[in-house]
Formats: sequence, structure tokens, C-alpha cells
Amino acid sequence: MSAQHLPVDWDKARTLAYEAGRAAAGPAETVPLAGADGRTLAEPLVTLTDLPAFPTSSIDGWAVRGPAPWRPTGRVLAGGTAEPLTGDGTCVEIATGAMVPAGTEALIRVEESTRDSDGRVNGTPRPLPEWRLPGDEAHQGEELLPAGTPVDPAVLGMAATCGYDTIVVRPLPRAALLVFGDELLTSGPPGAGRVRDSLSPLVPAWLRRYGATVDPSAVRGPVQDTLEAHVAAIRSALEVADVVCTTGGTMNGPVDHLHPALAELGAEYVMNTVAVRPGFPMLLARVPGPAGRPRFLAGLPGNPQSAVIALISLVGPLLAGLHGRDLPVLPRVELTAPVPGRGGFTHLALAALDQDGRKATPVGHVGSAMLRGLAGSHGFVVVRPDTQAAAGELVPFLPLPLYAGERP
Ligand SMILES: Nc1nc2c(c(=O)[nH]1)N[C@H]1C(S)=C(S)[C@@H](COP(=O)(O)OP(=O)(O)OC[C@H]3O[C@@H](n4cnc5c(N)ncnc54)[C@H](O)[C@@H]3O)O[C@H]1N2
Ligand code: MOO
Repeated sequence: MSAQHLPVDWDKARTLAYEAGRAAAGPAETVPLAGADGRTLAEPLVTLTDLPAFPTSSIDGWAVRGPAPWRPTGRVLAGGTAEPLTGDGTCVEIATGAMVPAGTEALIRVEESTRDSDGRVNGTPRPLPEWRLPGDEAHQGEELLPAGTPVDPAVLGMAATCGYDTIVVRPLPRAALLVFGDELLTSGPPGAGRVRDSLSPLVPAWLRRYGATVDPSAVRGPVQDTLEAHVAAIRSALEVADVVCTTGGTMNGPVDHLHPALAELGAEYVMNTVAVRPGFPMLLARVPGPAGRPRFLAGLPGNPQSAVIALISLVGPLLAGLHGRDLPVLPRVELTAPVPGRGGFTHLALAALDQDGRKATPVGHVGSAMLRGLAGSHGFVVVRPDTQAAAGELVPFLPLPLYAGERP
């Protein structure tokens, strides 16, 4: 196991975690559209036809040829194929979405037309065409979305529109959580030296917000504070998950067994400690896996806020890579108050965003053992090593993975 003793720069650590995941992204697979939400395109989405595929009426009315008045010769509904309009002075009744007959010179809205006593149609077409031509939206063979695009409802609709029943996507990364610490209670109030395990409820829910699947049986803890129990728990979690997160035991206390367990498992550090406060003892390691694809262990520090920082600093980028997506670029926000630096370490300071997401205000209750500040924040402002940030300054912002509607 190649130990890396110097803390890695925080930005560099994000990139290393992402690249490690990207190199291990799951193989492309073909799935029905209904099962593709949340996956990632493994191939560009290329339209199979022109869009629209045929000249399509945008209105209910009349397709006319030649000068008025026009004698109706039939009707074309959406879904039907249209006979050509061959004679001047003729028209067909047409529905929105119907194929416009060849030979049509104009479409006239039904409410802007009149019928004379012979049933002939009169009216004036609007200046702009009221139908869409093949290729207006896209031409057959055109790339609409690149590989690496997250599949969301709009992408699913787009794929269906241009003719796909199935699409080629990456598998969802599978994650597991092992919680270490004999002092942890799994129910009831803390006291008498024991604390409630806050990370089993928190970590899987945030992993799911990063698009990982977390089977409830893959969340275990507290794992007994012995090396044998750690090794056995990690080994069995690695069988069912691409990423195993652990909490606690990242330091070298008397019952911190993570590093010795990693050595026993033949793991190789992607990084061992990161130059960030809080959260410094975080680590990411790679373990050989089936089919030549490595699996990963992310060691989150036991202090709850530090665990969250490790999750969004390393596990978020790792999962983006495993999904086959890009590493998100951090937006910049304006600070409303100064934030001190942390010497040679990057400082991640919890902050709440204003309604339009442009200004960040640091929050209170931000000790690494606390979660109160986290529950009212949108993410962390990033103060780079050997700097401090003044009010009014633009700084990078590391967002928490939140669903729409959370933290309105
Ligand atoms: N001698 C040193 N001691 C410590 C240092 C150091 O540099 N030198 N660093 C401190 C920092 S920073 C952190 S962070 C922690 C990391 O420790 P571990 O990852 O080994 O975590 P534990 O010791 O197991 O626990 C730390 C703390 O967090 C509480 N904890 C753990 N798991 C949970 C959980 N699931 N839910 C709620 N709380 C949890 C645990 O009870 C401890 O209070 O090391 C410092 N020590
Ligand atoms: O940096 Mo520790 O990760 O302060 O809590």
C-alpha cells in the first residue's frame, strides 16, 4: 500500500477523486427509456429522424391551395397521411399536429375563416407560416446532446421524440456505508459518554442525491471496534458496492482501525488526508475489483460536519466520474461577511445563499462536531490556503446536493 503522507491540496483532491471515478466508470448498457431516469448518456443522443419528421400543422383550420374561395375536398387529422392538394381553389380541413398535404400554400385558422352558402371557405392567412417544416428543430443524424449528459425528464422526452425506445447509458454507481464507533447509539437520546449516530441517516440520503443507489442492507453499523470486524465488514461491503463510505476511525486513536484494515485489504490510497479544514483526515482508497474495475473506499472522518465535507469534497466528484459525467464547476458567490483563512489549508465555511443564489452569508454553529449550521446552509464557501475572504469578495461555492424545493 503506497502511503501518501502529505495532505493533498483540496482542489487537487477533488480532481483526483473525479479522475479515479472517471477511469472506473461502469460499462455502457442499453436500457428502456422508462428505466433511464438519473442515468448518464454513454453515447451522444443523435436524432433518428428530422424533427418534425413531416410538415406539421400548428393549428386547427384549413390547408388551402390557390386563391380564395376554397372548396373543401376532405379532412386530415393528426396521425393520418395527407393526400396532396392538387387543384387551385381547393382545401382540406386540418387538425393541429396533422401532416400538411403536399401542394398546400397556406393554413388558415378555423376562427379566422368563414364559409359561404355553398360551404366554400374564405379567409386570409397570417403572414408567418402556421406549420413546422421537417428539420425545423433538428435534422436526422444531428447530435442533440453529448455523451456524459445526465438523463433527466427533458432528456427522456427528447429521446422519445426523436425515435428511441432504449438508450445507451452508464449504470448507477452503488454505494454502501459502514459506521465505526462503539460509542454510538442507534436510537434514543445521547448521554453518559455516548452519542447518537447521526451519519447512518445522513450519509445514504446524501449519496442518493448524488445519484448513487444505496441498498438499505448496505448501511451497517456500528461495526465493532476491532480490526477483524472492520476488515470483514469492508470486504463484504465491497462485494455489493462500487463505493464504500466509512465514518470514523480515520485518525490513529487506540481503536481507529481503518488504515490497518486498508493495508490488510491491499488498498492503494488515491489520497490520504486533504489540506482542508474541517475534514482534514479524509481519505480515498482504491481496491482491486471484478472485471478490472477498481472499487473505492472513502474514509469520512467521524466528526459529523467533517464527514459531510469529505462526502462533498471527494465522494461527490468520485460519483460524478463513476456516472461518466463532468466534474461540476464550482459557481462563484459574493460574500456578505468576511471569512477567515485557515493558514496553509483550504477553509470550507458553511453559508446560506440568498434567494437568487448570488450572495452567501456564513452561518453559526459550524464546529466540526455540529450539524446545526449545516441544516440551514446551502453549501460551503471556499477560502483558499493562505488567504482570507473579505465581505463583497467573490469566492467559489461548493453546494450541498439538494433536491429542488429543499432549503427554499
Ligand atoms: N491527536 C489528534 N487527534 C485528533 C486529530 C488530530 O489531528 N490529532 N484530529 C481530529 C479531527 S480533525 C477529527 S475530524 C477527528 C477524526 O477522527 P476519526 O475519523 O478517527 O473519528 P472518531 O475518532 O471515530 O470520531 C471523532 C468524533 O466524531 C464522533 N462520531 C464518530 N462517528 C459518529 C457518528 N456516526 N455520528 C455522530 N458522531 C460520530 C465521535 O464520537 C467523536 O466525537 O479526530 C480528531 N482527533
Ligand atoms: O478537521 Mo476535523 O475533520 O476538524 O473535524
